[in-house]
Amino acid sequence: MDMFGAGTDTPLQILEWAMTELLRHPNVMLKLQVEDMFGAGTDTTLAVLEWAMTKLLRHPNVMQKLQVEVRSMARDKTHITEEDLSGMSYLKAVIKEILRLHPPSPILIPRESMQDTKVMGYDIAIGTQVLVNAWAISAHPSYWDKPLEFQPQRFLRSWIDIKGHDLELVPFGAGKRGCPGIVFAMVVNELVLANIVHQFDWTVPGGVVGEQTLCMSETTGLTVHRKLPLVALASPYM
Ligand code: HEM
Repeated sequence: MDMFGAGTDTPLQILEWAMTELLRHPNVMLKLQVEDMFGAGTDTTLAVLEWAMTKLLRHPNVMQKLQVEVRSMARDKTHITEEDLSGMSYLKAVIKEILRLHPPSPILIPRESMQDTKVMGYDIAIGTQVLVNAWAISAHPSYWDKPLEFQPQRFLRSWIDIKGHDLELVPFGAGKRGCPGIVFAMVVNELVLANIVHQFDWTVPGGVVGEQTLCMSETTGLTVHRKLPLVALASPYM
């Protein structure tokens, strides 16, 4: 009992004092919030790009199709800018397919039910911690044809989007606590991927191609990365 009291009271007191001090020092609160935003925004974007390059190296036909689109839109420009992105529908489809198969946070941020409710026949009591498995939803055979296959073209003929309106695909969550960085994140993902596949041709050391090329083991954690670092060779295209 004593152990329980000591174990629960102390963190509560620390949190209480931390919040008190943060409310008394808005500059510190702001710094903390900015750092949080920085963390939420950089690690997730890195994961998307890492998985995107992995999949493209394992599927050279997709890489080639993407390079044809990006290079034809870029014409003789070295750098792709934000204005060039709107016509790149295959690029957008590739990124959506990556977010479907490798959502950076496969289990969304834990949330707490604010009232008694019922979801699909299950009673969820007020105060219940709820974990949404975004990966399980986006790889579910009831919603997706050949769900485990990397097929970016599925998004060329689908109305499903990643903005939280279509609950078959929620890599950014949904509702009022959904990711506020979604528009920024998508532009960064598209811009970086477009530029690296435009400016370089990519191979894996040893010249191996195909689905067995790269180890697909994952780390565990809030954001899921490749377990082994991605090593690829870049040859300048331009
Ligand atoms: C590919 C990139 C990103 C992915 C996949 C992603 C995904 C997510 C997810 C799943 C959540 C939780 C949503 C929920 O529980 O319903 C979240 C929350 C959040 N994200 Fe992102 N995010 C990304 C980029 C960014 C960027 C670029 C920023 C800021 C510039 C950002 C800032 C935040 C913040 C502040 C929250 C907490 C929102 C809240 O609790 O009200 N994220 N993000």
